[in-house]
Amino acid sequence: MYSLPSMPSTTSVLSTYTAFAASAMLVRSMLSEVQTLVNQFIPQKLQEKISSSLGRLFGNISSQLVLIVDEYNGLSINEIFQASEVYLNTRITPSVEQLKVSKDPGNKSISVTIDKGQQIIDTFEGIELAWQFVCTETQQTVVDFESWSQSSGKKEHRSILLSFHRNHKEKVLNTFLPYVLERFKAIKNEEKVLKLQSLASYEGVNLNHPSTFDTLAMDPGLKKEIMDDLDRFVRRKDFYLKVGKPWKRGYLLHGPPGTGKSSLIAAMANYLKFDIYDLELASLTSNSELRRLLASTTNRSILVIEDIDCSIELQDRQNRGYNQGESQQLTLSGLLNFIDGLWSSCGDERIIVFTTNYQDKLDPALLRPGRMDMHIHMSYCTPCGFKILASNYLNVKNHSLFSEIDELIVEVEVTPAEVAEELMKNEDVDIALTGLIGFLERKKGMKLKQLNVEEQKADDKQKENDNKNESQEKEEKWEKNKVKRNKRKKARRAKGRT
Ligand SMILES: Nc1ncnc2c1ncn2[C@@H]1O[C@H](COP(=O)(O)OP(=O)(O)OP(=O)(O)O)[C@@H](O)[C@H]1O
Ligand SMILES: [Mg+2]
Repeated sequence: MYSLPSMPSTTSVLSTYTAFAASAMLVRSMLSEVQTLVNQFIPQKLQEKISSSLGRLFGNISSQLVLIVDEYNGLSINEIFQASEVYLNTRITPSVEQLKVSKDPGNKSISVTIDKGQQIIDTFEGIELAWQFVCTETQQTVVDFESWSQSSGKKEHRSILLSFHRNHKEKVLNTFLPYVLERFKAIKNEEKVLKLQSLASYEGVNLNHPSTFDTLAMDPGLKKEIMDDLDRFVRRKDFYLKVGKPWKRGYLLHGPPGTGKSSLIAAMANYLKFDIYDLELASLTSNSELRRLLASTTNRSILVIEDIDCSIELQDRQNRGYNQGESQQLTLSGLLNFIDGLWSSCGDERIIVFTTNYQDKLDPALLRPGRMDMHIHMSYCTPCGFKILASNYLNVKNHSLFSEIDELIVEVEVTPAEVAEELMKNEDVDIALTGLIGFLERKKGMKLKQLNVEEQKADDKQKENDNKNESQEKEEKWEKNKVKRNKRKKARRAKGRT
């Protein structure tokens, strides 16, 4: 699929600007005619007074500069638009006539935003600034190259116009806009609702995953190591710049299903207040599409590629190289090139996370040192993990049944997901914990049974081998004796002849 926008977004905004500039020119030419009349009929002193009043009246129109802030810069999101949009919602004045209100299911508060066409007058260090939301719709044609069919729909182009006296150009560009970007960062940090974006569809939903490092059942040492690593990463902007490394970090999470890999990603996003982009490799068709999607992601975000072992044919790399042009199929090599190349060079403060259930199935190219900064093993539930789950689910820190559970938990392979499910079955602490003990004992019983079956199988195999060896030995002996027997026979025959 490829989108052919019938008109670029800037065109519509530019036409708005052109109309604006045309009216400014008209006012200017009117001003000059008035000036000529004044010169002809009015005395010098009075002329100066009128001229300065007219200048005051019209001066701020003719000397205005308009900055056009489009939502997209080519395929990438324009961060100044993003920041301005969020910043403007904090600058809503009583003069605004139309506002949009909404509430997401996962968000407790109502969000109030400015509607298209609305203007906001703002001031910054004595400078008067006028913001305006501009929204235009264009017809867009979508061509599906597989079926060679065309469909069309409307696409919305959003822009923000910022106008102010042209004398303040330097200050607005060098001080005010960086201030807006800073405000945006601060507001986002305060926000509780993060975005979970599916990169296959471009549609974002609020990340409403309550998982945090507090609720995660995992080894406390490893948990601390990850949190320290994240803290170090976000604080070391200057360090990355100094050593010439892209400000990025990669994590590979591996472990059996239900051990908390996805929960850990949500905890990381909640901890850093980063958005999540969930990239579904299975739905991609080419490296160029992957490039397009990656370009649409924003800073301070986590790019997640789950189940990397299932997503693409990993052993396919030698056959289909990355450098075969734009239209070739998606390959692991293409993906890795993005990690090292394009992705590294686009944006800052980004994290990439791969998850897999089978670390040993992965291509060594993905596992080699330096490719992913940290390999995190999510293990089966430990006594320590169980205590965290018991505290989360039953609000109990200690209990007489804990020691029995601890003993059982080290004997069987049980995932935190399974333990959590058992603990959720009853609100009564005793009943829930007894239920868990029953579950663990059944697992242990099954494990012993499995061990017995395996032992029996091993015994049978040994016996089979012993029997085989025995008959083989007999055969070999018979063969050996056969040679001797034949010699004896020959000797007897020779004796008989003489
Ligand atoms: N370590 C954990 N700490 C707390 N809860 C957990 C943990 N692991 C699993 N859970 C619980 O089990 C559910 C499933 O876990 P999760 O989806 O994070 O596992 P996963 O490792 O990503 O599994 P998969 O490999 O199938 O994707 C979670 O929603 C959570 O309730
Ligand atoms: Mg998962």
